[in-house]
Amino acid sequence: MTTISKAIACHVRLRPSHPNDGKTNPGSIKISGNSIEALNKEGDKRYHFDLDKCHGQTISQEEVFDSVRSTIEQAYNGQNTTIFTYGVTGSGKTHTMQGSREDPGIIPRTVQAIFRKRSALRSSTLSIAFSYVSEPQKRDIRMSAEGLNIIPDLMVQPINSVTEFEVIYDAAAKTRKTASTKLNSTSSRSHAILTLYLHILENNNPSKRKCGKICLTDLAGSENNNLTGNDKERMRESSAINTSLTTLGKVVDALNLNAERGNRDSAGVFVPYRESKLTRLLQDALGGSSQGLLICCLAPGEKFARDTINTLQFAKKSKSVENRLLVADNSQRRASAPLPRAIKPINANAAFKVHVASRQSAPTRGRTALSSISTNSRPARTMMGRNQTGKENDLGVLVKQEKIMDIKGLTDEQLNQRIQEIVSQEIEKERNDPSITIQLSNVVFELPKIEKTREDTDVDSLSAEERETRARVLVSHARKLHHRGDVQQALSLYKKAYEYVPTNKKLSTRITEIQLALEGILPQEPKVPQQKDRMMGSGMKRSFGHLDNLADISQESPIKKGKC
Ligand SMILES: Nc1ncnc2c1ncn2[C@@H]1O[C@H](COP(=O)(O)OP(=O)(O)OP(=O)(O)O)[C@@H](O)[C@H]1O
Repeated sequence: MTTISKAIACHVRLRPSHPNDGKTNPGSIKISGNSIEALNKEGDKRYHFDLDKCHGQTISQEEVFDSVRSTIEQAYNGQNTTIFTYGVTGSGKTHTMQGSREDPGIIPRTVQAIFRKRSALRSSTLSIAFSYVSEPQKRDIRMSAEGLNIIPDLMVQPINSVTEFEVIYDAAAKTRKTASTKLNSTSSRSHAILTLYLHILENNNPSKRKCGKICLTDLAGSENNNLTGNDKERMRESSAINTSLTTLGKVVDALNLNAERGNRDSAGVFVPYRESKLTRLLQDALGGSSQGLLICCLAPGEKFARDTINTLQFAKKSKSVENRLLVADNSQRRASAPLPRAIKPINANAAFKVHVASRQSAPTRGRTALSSISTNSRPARTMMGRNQTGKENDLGVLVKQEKIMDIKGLTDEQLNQRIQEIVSQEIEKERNDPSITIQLSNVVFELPKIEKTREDTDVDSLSAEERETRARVLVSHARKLHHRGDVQQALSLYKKAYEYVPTNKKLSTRITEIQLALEGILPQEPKVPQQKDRMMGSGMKRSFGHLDNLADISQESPIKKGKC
């Protein structure tokens, strides 16, 4: 294992003007090649910065991705790489990192590129998994045996196709709290870290493997509360966001001081990584062994002049931080990139157990679980639930059967092809089964089909009004149970209620999200918020408890507001 020094690459992206920007002066930010000049608020001083890449307002998402592609590709060589977006609120960080379905950003493009790479590989096999953390400040962080800061209970989900990633990631990303501020109608209220784990194994020599990690971090925006018009709650979030970003700045300053003084390791200035969970999680990217790339996002409005200069100053100082990349000998596993628990080294000579999601014969209460591949007989711990052995889990909804495929006679290529076929078939099956699949915006999840018991009245024989009444009563009970923290019982009542109002999308969303929370994909909030919280309206979004807004449910169903 050898070490090479590599500075953090710093890119800048100026977003197009937006009505929220107010007054803009086209000459206040000038980009020329990889240099950028910004005029101060008073208009009497220009600041000049030389960075690695400066993107103007007309740059496309594809071009931005092309500019980070080579960093991402380092992961195929067993490198850890980290790309993070930084900037004032509303400057385009989430647009750059995530983008939209129509105009995808770095995350979806990266996943697509990885799967394209996987299909193109001939003499090696690439396994992929991911984890996602929003609100890292609420997570427990520990030091791993390899000296990395990790979240011990983080779920790592193996993925076998772009579609599989999209389904799970969309659901997980929905948990990221957003709120409307004066500067951004969908302002992210927390940092979000997506990590893709790559594991490449040479088919003819299973002892040769490389493990790389791509960490894509969308930081919450720094905020000036005079501009955001934040209320008390937003202010609290804002203060937490600004504190962690300040610590980020302090970490970079300390690293630079150490570099200037030629200090290495513990001999130099104390680097305050531990002052915030964000900096602990980014430690590998800041002065660690990860190849770092920072994208600083800028908003063009004159009111952001000070933020623009602050952001560019952060870029400038980050640019001089040097990381020490560990260049792995191919035959060794990199100490800095431990395999996530859900991916085990694939031994091409072993008989695989291919866990294939399959429906049980009717009456079915299960949903098709996504496929996962594991080389050992013990099931991998995944984001989709801890019980993956073919039994019902305690929700009674995630049912998985195990088919054992003897692959002794197959070449690796045939094996990969077979696995791909199975995964595609399963995904196709899910898509084509309208009876138990519902669409939640872009997320496709199956709702549990509920078996009728003898006590159940035949729903079809009830009038619309009777169905509404029953649903209302059940939801009311469910809410109480949920409030008491009895999520399992609440869930089963929500499901029963759903039988009476099967077109109620909010209710189906709630059921799905509770299930995801119970399976560990979404953060769990043990209790339903009180009525006054629930009535706070659209500003409160996406956290588990806020789904308990019956006012929302009633919009799509005849269940009347306030009566449940
Ligand atoms: N390059 C771009 N082209 C077109 N629209 C953009 C671009 N960058 C940002 N936007 C739009 O500007 C708005 C704010 O962008 P975004 O939500 O990405 O900001 P942000 O920096 O993530 O904000 P926050 O820190 O508050 O979460 C969004 O409506 C987004 O679609």
